[in-house]
Amino acid sequence: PGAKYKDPKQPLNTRVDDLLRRMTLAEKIGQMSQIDQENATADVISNYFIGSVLRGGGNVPAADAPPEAWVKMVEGIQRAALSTRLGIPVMFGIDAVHGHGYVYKATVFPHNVGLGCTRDPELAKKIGAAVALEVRATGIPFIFAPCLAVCRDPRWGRCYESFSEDPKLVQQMASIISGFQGEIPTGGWRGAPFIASQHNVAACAKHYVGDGGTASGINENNTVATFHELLGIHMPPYYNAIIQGVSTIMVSYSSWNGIKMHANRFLVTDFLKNKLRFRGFVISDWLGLDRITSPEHADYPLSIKLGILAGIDMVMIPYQYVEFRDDLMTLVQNGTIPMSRIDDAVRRILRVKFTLGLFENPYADTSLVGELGKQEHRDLAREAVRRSLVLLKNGKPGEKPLLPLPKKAHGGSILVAGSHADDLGSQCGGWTIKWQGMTGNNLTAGTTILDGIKSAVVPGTDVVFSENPDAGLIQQNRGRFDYAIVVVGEHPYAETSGDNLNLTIPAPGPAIIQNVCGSIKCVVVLVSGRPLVVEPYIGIIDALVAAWLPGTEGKGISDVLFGDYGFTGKLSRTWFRSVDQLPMNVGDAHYDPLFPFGFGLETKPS
Ligand SMILES: OC[C@@H]1[C@@H](O)[C@H](O)[C@@H](O)c2nc(CNc3ccccc3)cn21
Repeated sequence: PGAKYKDPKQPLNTRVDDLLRRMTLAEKIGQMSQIDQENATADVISNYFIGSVLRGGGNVPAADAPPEAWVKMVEGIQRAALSTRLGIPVMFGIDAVHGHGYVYKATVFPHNVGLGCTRDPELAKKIGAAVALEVRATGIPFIFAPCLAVCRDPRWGRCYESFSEDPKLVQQMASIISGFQGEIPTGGWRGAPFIASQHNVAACAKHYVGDGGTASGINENNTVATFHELLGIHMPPYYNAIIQGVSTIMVSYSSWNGIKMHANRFLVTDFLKNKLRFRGFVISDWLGLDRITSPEHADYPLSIKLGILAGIDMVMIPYQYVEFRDDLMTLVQNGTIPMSRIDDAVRRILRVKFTLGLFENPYADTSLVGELGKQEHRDLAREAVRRSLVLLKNGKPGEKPLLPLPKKAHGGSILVAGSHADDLGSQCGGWTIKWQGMTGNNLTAGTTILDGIKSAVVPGTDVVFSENPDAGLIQQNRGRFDYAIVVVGEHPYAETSGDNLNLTIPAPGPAIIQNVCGSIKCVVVLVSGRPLVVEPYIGIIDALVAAWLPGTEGKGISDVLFGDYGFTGKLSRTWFRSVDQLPMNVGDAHYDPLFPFGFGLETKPS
């Protein structure tokens, strides 16, 4: 009869143990190696027994590639892995952090800061399930999502990846995992990885732990906190992730009280694996081991020793796989790292691969290609956009509300102004097509906010778009416009490039607000990854909407501006008055926000 590990009727642990005992040290180290797709040739995959490949920086498989091209690329990598002696399938991972953002024509959902404003775990679950289908459409079974950061300082470049500053709200939205992986049956699986079907993917709760608590929001920096504060603020979402059977957990670049998380055995092994009984695998971040030392990669053998002994199971190397293999081989052979640690890592990795069904289904289900960017998913994203919007002001004191806007301008025209009214890339933000995101309208399929406005007004209503209207022109034509919609905000960024200490609205946003709102009744729609400085302008603004980073379905914004749906969103984050107050979070002793956590005006559908 065939080897037990190949028999799906065998119990999971029997398969894991049977396979593990057959493996050489080189094959075990291979399973612990994740490399970037750019260096994942068939020879490298098979000669180094690579266990996982990720899509990193490069343009893969080509610009504007259709799902079939992704399927073909992943298939080639898988075929190489299955050609090895033991035929252990490879696990391809990608950052589908707000939909399958890297893939041309995928549905791009609002980033997590906006989803947090819906406060709806069921919506999060539906989104997770839709994203899983779009990821599977490209033949990929593993995503580096959700980010469960509790962002405590909006100066952090990754704050938009965090559902909220409040751990309870992040815990609620962590239900997205049950969408990604499928709903875990009650009573089973204590802490073990769970994936329901081939329409689901292995998720990754990240970045463990305290990534959102660094000093001044400096990315990859130091989170100073007592163990009690760490457990009270940053740890709770991981309880929810583990209960849902999250398959993997990614370690944070950041440090806790000066100790690098990637070298923290107490938190990764003693607490996460032994106390919380997490039984999936722990993965490093990109060059995470290298960054244990400064400068990075200064002492790779030391980095590997500290990271692997801390409890990291899979290493996102992502290029120096030869050095990694050689150094780790030496560390095991000279007894620095016990084989029991290696076996624990490989057991966890194999447990996820067997649970994913990779041995039975190593290749894509090509019947799913139509799931990518499916209208049903776009409709779901549009609903999420509507419910993520937060109405912060609606009419000046003593004046009647400006929103919902009339769809017919009474003989006049409507002015739409601002850099973000007609910029699909900026409304999607980072992690879209490119790591850092892109500006402009030809990056993928979607509708801009301006598209939405034009389709919402009654035919014959004159919509005038001026990206950066001249003050004089406004003055001359002020009587012509019934009202103006000013759409300004941040341009796309990701990680450290988003770190920002002043949080002002990027130019020429403030000037556009002053020019337009000083003369015409205006609603300002802010497209940003976080609260920005608005207090200096709030007086001349008639209505103010926080739209966050809504993604490809821009009609979700016009749906609510024009009253097809009411505003229901509530702030997932405190809106500060001035950056001098930061960090300032709900529950703090000194709490003097412009708009408090949970704030949001409501309107009725018209
Ligand atoms: O993209 C893989 C990981 C991602 O899952 C982590 O959340 C994030 O911290 C992270 N940073 C990098 C480093 N920068 C980078 C991102 C994309 C392509 C190439 C390099 C890679 N990754």
